[in-house]
Amino acid sequence: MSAAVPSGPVARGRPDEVLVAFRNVSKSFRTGSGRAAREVLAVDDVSLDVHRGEIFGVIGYSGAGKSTLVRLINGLEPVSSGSLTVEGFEVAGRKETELAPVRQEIGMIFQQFNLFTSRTVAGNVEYPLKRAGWPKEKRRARVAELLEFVGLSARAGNYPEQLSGGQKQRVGIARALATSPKLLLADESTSALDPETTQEVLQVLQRVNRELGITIVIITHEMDVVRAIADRVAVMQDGKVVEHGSTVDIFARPRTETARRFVSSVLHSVPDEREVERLRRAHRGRLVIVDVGDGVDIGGVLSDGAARGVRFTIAYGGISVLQEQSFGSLTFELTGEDAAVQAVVDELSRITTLREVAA
Ligand SMILES: Nc1ncnc2c1ncn2[C@@H]1O[C@H](COP(=O)(O)OP(=O)(O)OP(=O)(O)O)[C@@H](O)[C@H]1O
Repeated sequence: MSAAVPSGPVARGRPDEVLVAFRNVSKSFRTGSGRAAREVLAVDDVSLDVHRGEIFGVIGYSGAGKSTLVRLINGLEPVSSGSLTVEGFEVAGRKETELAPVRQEIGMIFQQFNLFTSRTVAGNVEYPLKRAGWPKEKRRARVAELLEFVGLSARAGNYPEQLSGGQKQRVGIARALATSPKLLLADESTSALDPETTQEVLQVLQRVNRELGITIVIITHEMDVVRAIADRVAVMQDGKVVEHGSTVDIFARPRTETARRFVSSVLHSVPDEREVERLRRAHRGRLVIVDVGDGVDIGGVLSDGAARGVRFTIAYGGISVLQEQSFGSLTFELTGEDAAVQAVVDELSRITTLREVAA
């Protein structure tokens, strides 16, 4: 767990107001030609809602289809099949020229910032306003307001190469917000940054969401980013959304192996294979891993067990708090008379999820 990220937000977003709706959306690419031609199914039958006002995370390993999924939203990639609406506007099947109204409502930031190196900071932020035909005075005032918001007023006349990575991304954010979009797409927006700078950018994104009310879809391969700012999250694997739900739920009860791996990458409360081997060598009794959380009375079960001669040792574990709920897991070694230990295992299995570490 990193101390360098802000604590998770209180879940927001309005489930009754769907901003982006995916319905059985697929996207395939044709690669190669002749005999080498093949289809890559980058997004495979995805159905998902993004609610107005929330920060929605999309997490997955490289090649899972995250970027493609998000690029479908603003029509950077056309949908192959299914329905995709933004504020009720059907994006699927539209020509480039028909996408202008939806693109106006969407800003985007990128891993490599994509700034114009030959323009100043102010010039970069001003660019979309020029394209949108804003008069000069209005543009100047808007640029000043945006640079103030991202804390870069003093850097207006600098060129991107004179800025740190975090500052460049803040320019990217200011530019993406210039024409007041309703939705901000952030594609690996912190992946090129060190942990401290990541925190700085995540805090700006949180303010974009909370103070300006802008919905954010953030793609990442880092669970720390999800933990820090996402209200809800979708886990992608091989083009599919294998799991989605509130960030708290995914952390507390990951259902797929992929989600479990992401959660354990930041929580470290469940022993991995090597740690299990070490635990087996160090403990002769029965080893069980139990999920803990608010309202799960593990202590009561262990006290009852103690009355019947069952001893327990905490061999591994960790408990974290996210959005005011505690969760995590503990690995116990249970020793005592077989039937009494079995009674404790049965009772723990009744009140929570229990996995046994094979002998
Ligand atoms: N323009 C394209 N042409 C052909 N194949 C593509 C194209 N864009 C993406 N793909 C393929 O689609 C799959 C999903 O790629 P995508 O970039 O969406 O994944 P990702 O989860 O964002 O990965 P990364 O984090 O590495 O960017 C990959 O197999 C990729 O090679």
